Amino acid sequence: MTDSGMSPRQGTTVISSSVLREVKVEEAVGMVLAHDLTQIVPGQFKGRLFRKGHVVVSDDIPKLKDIGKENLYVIELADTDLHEDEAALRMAVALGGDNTAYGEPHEGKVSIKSEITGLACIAREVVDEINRLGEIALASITNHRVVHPGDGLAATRAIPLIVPELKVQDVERIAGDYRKKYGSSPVSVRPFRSMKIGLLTTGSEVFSGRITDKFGPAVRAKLEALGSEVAEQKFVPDDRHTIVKDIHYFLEQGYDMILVTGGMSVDPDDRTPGAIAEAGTDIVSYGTPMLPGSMLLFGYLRGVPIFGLPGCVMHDPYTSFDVLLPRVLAGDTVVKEDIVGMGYGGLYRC
Ligand SMILES: Nc1nc2c(c(=O)[nH]1)N[C@H]1C(S)=C(S)[C@@H](COP(=O)(O)OP(=O)(O)OC[C@H]3O[C@@H](n4cnc5c(N)ncnc54)[C@H](O)[C@@H]3O)O[C@H]1N2
Ligand code: MOO
Repeated sequence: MTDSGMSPRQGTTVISSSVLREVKVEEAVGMVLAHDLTQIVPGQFKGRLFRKGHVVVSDDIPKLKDIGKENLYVIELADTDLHEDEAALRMAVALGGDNTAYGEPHEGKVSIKSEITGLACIAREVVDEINRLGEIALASITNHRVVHPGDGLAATRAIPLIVPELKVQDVERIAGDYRKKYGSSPVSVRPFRSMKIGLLTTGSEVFSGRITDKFGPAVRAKLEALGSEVAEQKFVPDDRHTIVKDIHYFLEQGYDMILVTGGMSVDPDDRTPGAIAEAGTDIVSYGTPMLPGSMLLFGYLRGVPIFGLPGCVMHDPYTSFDVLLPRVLAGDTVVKEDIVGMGYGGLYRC
């Protein structure tokens, strides 16, 4: 809190030059509430019982006593201060951007939500800088998550009931500087492109029909969930020359992305990484510090993103592929440092 002063008279607190006056509940009839009042009944209800600005009537008195209120605050706000709701709202307006919407202030909190299915872009440095300011708080989800309409991205909160406007101006400056530097807001969502994908399934046991293909359905489901599709699937045995030939065939078809499944590991029959390299791919990384999905390869072949997908993508709902695919669909160019950064927090299952 700013320089909270001593009470000039009983029941009155001066914050900067704002005044919070305490009034006994029984004497508050006709007065205007200074903030939302919350009721919590464990397991049944948590929410706003009275809204800021509500004019107290005599019927409210027992309800107020039920939630433990003997005294209420009435505010006389100084020009240099903001009420918690206005502070939280101004922060949300400053931070939100493309494809986001913000809700109504609620108990000094405003949520920023996604309006679309897409890639959440949350600037961690901005979140940290704002949380260093004190008296205000910003909680967000982590960067680069897949979000859907209505999913929460971040929420702003004023900690005390009255916040110096200077704090909120700091937030507006930090968000404005970020926007100038990067051309986007610190909290935004990027839509996915709808891509047509060439899927090359390796494995002599699948090619010969000894076993049924499980990669095709799994990969299709992951792509379709994000609005893209497999345009063509081909099957090849574990033969390097054939794999290279079909990668080039997919390139000629003009597909937006090429996926090669299986044969990514250490057996003599694992030909896929060598074939992807021989096809002329600039390999960003073979090996990804995440489990599951450590044997994944990612690169660009004449600008077309190409993945080598290891076995776990067939059966695991969340692998390194599920981290990198949304980045590619959102139009990001994936670089080595993106792969390096996946190790911290990247242990899910092994
Ligand atoms: N000594 C080591 N062993 C393994 C390592 C390692 O680094 N050192 N890595 C492990 C990881 S991680 C993975 S993932 C797996 C397998 O990776 P691969 O991509 O090489 O998978 P394959 O050997 O081609 O096949 C594994 C398994 O899955 C079946 N399969 C493959 N494709 C299909 C398909 N389209 N439909 C159905 N089933 C398929 C295949 O028949 C095998 O049974 O290696 C670990 N081991
Ligand atoms: O790369 Mo493996 O696919 O972790 O299980």
